Amino acid sequence: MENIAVGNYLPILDQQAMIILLTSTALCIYVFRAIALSTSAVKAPVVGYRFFIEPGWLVGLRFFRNSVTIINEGYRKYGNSMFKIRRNDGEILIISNEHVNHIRSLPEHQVSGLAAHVKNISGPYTNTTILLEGDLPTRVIQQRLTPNLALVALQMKEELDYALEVEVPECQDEWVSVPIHDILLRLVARVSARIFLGPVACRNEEWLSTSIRYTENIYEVIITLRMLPAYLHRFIAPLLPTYWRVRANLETAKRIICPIVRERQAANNEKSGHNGTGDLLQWMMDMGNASESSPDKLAHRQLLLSLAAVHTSSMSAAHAIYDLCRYPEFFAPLREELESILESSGGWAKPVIPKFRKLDSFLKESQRINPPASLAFNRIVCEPLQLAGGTTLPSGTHIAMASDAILNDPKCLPGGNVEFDPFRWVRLREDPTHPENVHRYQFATTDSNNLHFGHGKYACPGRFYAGQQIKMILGHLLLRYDFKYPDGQGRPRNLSSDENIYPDPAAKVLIRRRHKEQM
Ligand code: HEM
Repeated sequence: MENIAVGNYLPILDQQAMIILLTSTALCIYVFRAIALSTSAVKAPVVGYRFFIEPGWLVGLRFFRNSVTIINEGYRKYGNSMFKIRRNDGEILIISNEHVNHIRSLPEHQVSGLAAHVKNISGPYTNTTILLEGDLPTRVIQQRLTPNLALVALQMKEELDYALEVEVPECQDEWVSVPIHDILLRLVARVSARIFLGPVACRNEEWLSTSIRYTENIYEVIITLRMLPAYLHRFIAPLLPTYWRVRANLETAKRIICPIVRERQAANNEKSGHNGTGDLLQWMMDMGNASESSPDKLAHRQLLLSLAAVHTSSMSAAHAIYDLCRYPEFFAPLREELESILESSGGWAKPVIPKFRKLDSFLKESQRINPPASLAFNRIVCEPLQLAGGTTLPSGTHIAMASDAILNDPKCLPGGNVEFDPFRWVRLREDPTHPENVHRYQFATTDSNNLHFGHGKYACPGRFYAGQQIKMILGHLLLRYDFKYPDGQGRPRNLSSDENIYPDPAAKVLIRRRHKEQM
């Protein structure tokens, strides 16, 4: 089996030399660039000229404040109005979340989330502009996957049982040190592959490794390019090894997925019409129009779904485990909830996951403290947009909201206490004086303060599936294993690059099989 270095986002040796070269070039150009960028149609204070990568491997740049700090400070100073930050690929206008309810329902042709997403992932250089061609995955997730989550749970459980046997090392009666982030990544990739591609292809090791590596390769391209002004990207991108690896990943995906699509097309009505119990590939074949459902495009879409789904979910799960080891007093209440609900429901066979309210609350709080990014609700204004208060944003403006700072602002947080309080959300949901809260404040619920999945019509369509998957994986892990940090080790610091935030992929935790009967 190929050894997947999933933990290493950046330190790939053949890229180190390239990065050092690019860094020195970037530093020379940087001063001139900052001056050149000083024009803009919207007047607002600029709080950061450049986001810098923070992890320790770029020692020379560590004295710069990282972008997460810059954005959060900007919010504290100008959060009620607006401020700007400047990346080398352009300026982002951070606007108050009081505008979210106005903007969230505007159509894509007026204010585009996809265009912002493609910009953020350096679309032309990561071969991802196909995202602008239509929203087939979103339609399929909303109309087929989410309504069928209870049915899909059984398939997830089956694959997870297998994945746990394969991915978690033997640790009966002894503590074993494991890179839990990598294990979670493999578990999520396996379970996702089962739901996205079906029971046969999901065990294909080449697909699993491609679906993981693709995201890592894409982010290496993005991070490297963002060290340079946008006008250099077209010249530098083809020099990057990861630029070519992204393309190789796509070729691999086509080699694996196109024959499956053709085979299913040939079998035609036999295998289609899965309705409730199909896989995402089949649903995309059923729902896609002629231009969306060519085998090549479906293969590309599957890879992009992995980009949207695999690392995002495994990072959430890794943060939750790191937080649990930091606050071990919460293992017991979470396990009690899992055990009592599973016992009264007769195991995982029934749709039990929505009943795990404490686990849901823990995940939401863990995400509040360790969000996927310090910015959310990225949009590109495509037609001039007048905001309440009178400011008009011209076409082309990239806007976003300071999602991390907002959820750490006592004014925006119910109760106002910003300390880690994992059961705050379940208390709110079960408050008898506010029965309307029962469906609010869930992991997958968004509102104008909870923006880590976006909000409104174009919020992450996969968030309900993500919540189910993460809870199922964590539920199994908590019931089967004990976790702790090695003596003298605390919670690993999060890493950041530009606005993105990651759990430390290299951190180890100790695990040991529990003696209690597993469910
Ligand atoms: C914890 C895990 C996840 C997080 C934090 C997350 C976050 C996000 C965010 C912030 C957006 C942009 C929303 C906006 O435009 O305002 C998004 C879009 C999207 N997400 Fe998720 N997501 C997660 C898991 C998933 C999963 C599991 C799937 C698939 C089943 C998925 C599929 C998508 C899709 C299709 C989009 C639309 C844009 C695109 O095609 O990439 N996401 N997600």
